[in-house]
Amino acid sequence: MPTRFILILLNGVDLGLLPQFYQAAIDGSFNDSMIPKITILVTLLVLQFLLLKATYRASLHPLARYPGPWWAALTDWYTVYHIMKGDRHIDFYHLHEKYGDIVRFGPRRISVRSKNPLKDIYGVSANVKRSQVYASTAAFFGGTPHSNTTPDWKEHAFRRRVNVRALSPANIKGMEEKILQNIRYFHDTLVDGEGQDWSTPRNMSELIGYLISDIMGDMTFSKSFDVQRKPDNRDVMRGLPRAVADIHAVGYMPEIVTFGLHKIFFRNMIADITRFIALSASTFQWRFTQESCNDIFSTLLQARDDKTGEGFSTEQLVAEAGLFTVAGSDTTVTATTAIFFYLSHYPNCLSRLEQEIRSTFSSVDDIRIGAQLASCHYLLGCVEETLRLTPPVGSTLMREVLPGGLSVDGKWFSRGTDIAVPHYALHHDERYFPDPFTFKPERWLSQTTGCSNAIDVGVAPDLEPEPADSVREKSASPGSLAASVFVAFGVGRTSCIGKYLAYQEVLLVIARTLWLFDMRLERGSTLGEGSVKLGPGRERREEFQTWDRFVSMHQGPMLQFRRRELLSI
Ligand code: HEM
Repeated sequence: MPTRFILILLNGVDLGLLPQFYQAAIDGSFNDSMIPKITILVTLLVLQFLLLKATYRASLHPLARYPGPWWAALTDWYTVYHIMKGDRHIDFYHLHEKYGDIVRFGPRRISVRSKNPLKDIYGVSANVKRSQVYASTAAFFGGTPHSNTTPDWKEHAFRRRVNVRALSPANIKGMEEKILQNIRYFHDTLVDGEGQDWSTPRNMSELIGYLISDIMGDMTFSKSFDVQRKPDNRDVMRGLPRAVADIHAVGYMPEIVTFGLHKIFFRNMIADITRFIALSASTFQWRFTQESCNDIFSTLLQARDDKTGEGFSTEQLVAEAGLFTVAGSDTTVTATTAIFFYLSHYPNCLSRLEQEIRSTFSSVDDIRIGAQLASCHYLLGCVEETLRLTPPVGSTLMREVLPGGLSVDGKWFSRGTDIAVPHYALHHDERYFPDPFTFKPERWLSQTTGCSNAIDVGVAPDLEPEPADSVREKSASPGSLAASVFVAFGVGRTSCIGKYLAYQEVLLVIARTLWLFDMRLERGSTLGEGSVKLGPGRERREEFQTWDRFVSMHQGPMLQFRRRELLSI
């Protein structure tokens, strides 16, 4: 009603002004004294346009029937605000608790929290493309899209088939030493001196960040980024997640790029990206001059698509190798750090895990990728439970509905709707995970066998090259409702192809660390914990706090280590 009133008012004023200008233009009496009136008229017209747009979005738009915050229906600045605040994951949780399973969180954006839509939205035959939100990533990283940003599904399927080869279990096993050598150095940094006494506290977010960056450098290019050893190299790696976060925000406000305003408002992002691109360029230059390296790069260079016999062009190669470094780093860092957090906050789980590791292996050198490591079911349960509680990509993977529309869980969405499932909110839905905020690794273990009930981590069957243009749909383990809504790695045709590698890295780091060291939380330290002071949704002490900006940012926990008395074991 007030909107209608304002519209009538505006019309009354500008209708009076328009004929005046029209007449002046015809009889040539237009002069400078009319400029203030023109300014008023233009302002009124702009206001009128904005009001009409807001009215349409709030009440006439096809998505207006879905509930959600009123200002989110008007503008995507709602999302930008939450990206900047770093609480998108929590916001989706609250929105769904308040409004139900389908929520409108943008003028043309819908979030659906339940099991059924996964296949409808992310399945191979879903009538969707990647949302426009992804375009900003390609734009900032030199314009060449990689497989995670290309809007063309055919191109994506080709690149994915080639990429999958580089990350096959056999390849990863062949590169195991590259992972282990970095973990050994990481272990040297955990203690002071010989390590008999408790070390000074270590900020695990930082140390794990350095470790995973070095592993990814070594595995992708046979060249460690050397961030563990050389503090000077850390700035570039610290800047990368910041840049990814800003790029994500910019994806929701493309007009900023259109008008070039990002150069003013996102100067740090541009500096961070420039430094990362310079580092990548020098790494590529160096790598092109090397022969016979055993790394992801050489597999990508040689790999041919089974279907077409095609390989990557140099541009595609550079884009894909860059994607591996970015996609494989922050996500794995969050997962590994979060496990340290949960184990240090749940002492019973820690001691059960220590027992499992010590009864499975007789020396640290036995802890390697393979059947024995995959038989540590409680360890696998801890990894899965961590990824459930703290999915490193905590909010949404947006998809845009194509012409012809899309049916999701019995509801029809028309062309242009952006739609997604919110990871953190789904992982905390009580229908699937009773007592959702408590760390319970046993929820992933079969009641009868004690075996891991959940995710395909051991043999990674869905990582094999696909016979068709597609990747197999996520299939839940029989009887496991929890596994069927586990979305930490995405689902369907763009799901993570680095899942097997990520699991092996995490398992090796945790198992080897617990084999070698005692570990405890620094007394009095709260870094990484929730607290009422951090605001709504962040009050739980035992929940690892992340700031969700597509990937996650975090600090802590502060842990102390000392070497175990190995002889007494
Ligand atoms: C715990 C660790 C990880 C998590 C939680 C994770 C999560 C994800 C998610 C949610 C996606 C879907 C993105 C989308 O649809 O837009 C994805 C895609 C991808 N991830 Fe991971 N990831 C992890 C580790 C890795 C590692 C170690 C690598 C490899 C080095 C990797 C490489 C990729 C690639 C190449 C894609 C794009 C797949 C495609 O579009 O076909 N990820 N990841």
